[in-house]
Amino acid sequence: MKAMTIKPGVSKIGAVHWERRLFDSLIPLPDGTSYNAYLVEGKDKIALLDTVDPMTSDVLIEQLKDVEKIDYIIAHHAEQDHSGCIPLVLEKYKEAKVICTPKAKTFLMDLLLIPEDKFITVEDGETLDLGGKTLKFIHAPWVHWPETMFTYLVEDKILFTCDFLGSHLATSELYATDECKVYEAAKRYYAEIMMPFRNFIEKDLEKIKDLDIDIIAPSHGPVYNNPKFILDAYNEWVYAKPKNIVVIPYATMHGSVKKMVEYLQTALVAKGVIVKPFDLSVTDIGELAMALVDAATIVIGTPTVLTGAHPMVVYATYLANALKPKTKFVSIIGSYNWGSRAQDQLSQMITNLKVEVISPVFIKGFPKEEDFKALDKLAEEIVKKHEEAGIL
Ligand SMILES: Cc1cc2nc3c(=O)[nH]c(=O)nc-3n(C[C@H](O)[C@H](O)[C@H](O)COP(=O)(O)O)c2cc1C
Repeated sequence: MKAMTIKPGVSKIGAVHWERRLFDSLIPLPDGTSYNAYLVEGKDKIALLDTVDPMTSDVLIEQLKDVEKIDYIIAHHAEQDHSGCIPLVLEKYKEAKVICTPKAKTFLMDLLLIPEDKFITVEDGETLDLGGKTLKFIHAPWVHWPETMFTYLVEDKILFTCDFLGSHLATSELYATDECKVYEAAKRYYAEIMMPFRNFIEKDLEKIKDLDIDIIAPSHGPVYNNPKFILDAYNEWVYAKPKNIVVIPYATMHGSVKKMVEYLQTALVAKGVIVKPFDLSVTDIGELAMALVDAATIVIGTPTVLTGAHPMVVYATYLANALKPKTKFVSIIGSYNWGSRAQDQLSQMITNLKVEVISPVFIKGFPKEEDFKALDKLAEEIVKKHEEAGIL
């Protein structure tokens, strides 16, 4: 990828990783991703903002071929998809210094073995003049590690946010022109990476609220020349109350739990509730995470396997608990034949969620008449809760 000019003296470089399909050995990437680095050239000094994942280091090195000097490498975040090529850049530009928060310095020393004398740490609000280009550093811890910061380029009104407000989306376009596509990718990114840190995000949104921003330049996905688009989206995901949606992650081996899920779904839909079932054996876990951003209720469905919940359900429940969505109500439905502790096991796994638990429905084998009645009762209870919450 060639450098793309955002404003005179400000360009986007970095790599588009079209074919990458898994991140952190965990997160599906249906649309690939990008690692955005930025060059800011003042009259006196040149700064490189972040680097790229070492898997794409050759792209960055090629882009820097004609850049004679770099004075500063701004490291917004110590995770290797942005910081991993700092050692390479330092090797090429012997005089360069790494600018980061005090915490990021310790992280980068531990993760990348960068010597201490290469760092300049900056406090919240500190500025650095490159010669007509003033970088203002804004500490923004916990998006999504404790050491993160943003940089505001004062003269050009560009906010560099690193992972915050980003999206895993490979594109050859500089700007987020296809807003439907970008909305989806950014929501997925928010759900998987940012949602657990909602409280911190509230503080960050507050902190940047009064900045005069023309452009938001994240480190994954396209740049926003309409900052309102992504800020409105984050405000919705973070602040809006959960919606009239029931998400049902479930597993089934021989169809009993599937029948329960289908019955419950039909009963809820008939009463005006939106239902999103996820058969975990075929689910892209990012789709589930996205659905959790808005759902008022989660119903977990599991067969009993070796006395406990199905391992895929354990995984999804662990994930839902770790992602800390705004969900208000949880219930569990399941099936067993001779004995089960699945219900207790799953109940103990959702301690992060500030939810009211609606009585679970656990049945023997395939659902029968009385089991369908129990599911009708569960549907009625969910509807009542949604009505009381003012979302139905
Ligand atoms: C590998 C395996 C292990 C199972 N372990 C238990 C168990 O420990 N306790 C139990 O009551 N039922 C156990 N069952 C029975 C299932 O939980 C039961 O048949 C249930 O109805 C299956 O739901 P499904 O049809 O949705 O897969 C097991 C079934 C399988 C296939």
